[in-house]
Amino acid sequence: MTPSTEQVISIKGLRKSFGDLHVLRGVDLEMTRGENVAVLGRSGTGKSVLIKLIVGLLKPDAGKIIVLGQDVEKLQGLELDQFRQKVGFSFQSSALYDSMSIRENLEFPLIRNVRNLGRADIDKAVEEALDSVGLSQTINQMPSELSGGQRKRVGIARTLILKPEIMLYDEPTSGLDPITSIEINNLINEVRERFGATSIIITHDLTCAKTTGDRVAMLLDGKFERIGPFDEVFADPDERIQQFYNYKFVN
Ligand SMILES: Nc1ncnc2c1ncn2[C@@H]1O[C@H](COP(=O)(O)OP(=O)(O)OP(=O)(O)O)[C@@H](O)[C@H]1O
Repeated sequence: MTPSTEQVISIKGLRKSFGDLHVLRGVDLEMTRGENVAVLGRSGTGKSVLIKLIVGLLKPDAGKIIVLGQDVEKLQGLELDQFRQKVGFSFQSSALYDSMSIRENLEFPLIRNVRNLGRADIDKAVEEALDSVGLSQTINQMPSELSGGQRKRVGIARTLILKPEIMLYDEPTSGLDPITSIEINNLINEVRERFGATSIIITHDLTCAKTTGDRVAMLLDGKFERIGPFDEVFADPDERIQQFYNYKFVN
């Protein structure tokens, strides 16, 4: 795929505090169409807060977030609804409704967001989305009958069903074994190839960051202190970065 120069996300000087807790202290990020950026940072550094700001679930204290040419802070009502269809958010917990079958879970965002869809259109969209995550056979099952990895895939399918231009993945591999994690990483890359999606992948998992991110962004002390290709970022001798890289080996 030819790299695009079209800018789809532009974040400048973003700041967000909760009382005395200064979580984001000047975040900058520019992303072009089709790019994947993995955001790394320790627990509580504000990664989920950043995602919530990008989709307009939180308001910034200062700074600008322009997504798909729109100033997110100014969106409201119908415009905000339409914007959220273009920006898919795949939650950490995969957030499936336990009382609904897989088919019903996938239909839900379609029925809620897209008007005038007939039964045949809905069935086709559900089948395509499940097929794109390799889980067609689970269509009539309940979430409780699926493994953690399968539930994550269904969560991703449910986000994909609206064909978003931007995908935000919040810890897509958390709680999964290494092999299943690799399958999810591959799926994230496939989503980019097949749908041309621009993605932010929030993760603690270095393998996930390395395999899915064209660039990784290290969130340290409320800023992206380093953004670049994985190997370049981790070649930095900064102790905080090396600590993160080596954390697996610390007893
Ligand atoms: N609505 C809120 N009100 C008050 N504090 C909040 C709110 N949302 C987040 N915070 C605080 O902001 C900080 C950053 O939270 P966030 O969930 O973004 O961390 P994170 O980097 O995603 O962590 P993890 O990797 O553990 O998921 C935390 O200290 C959290 O308690």
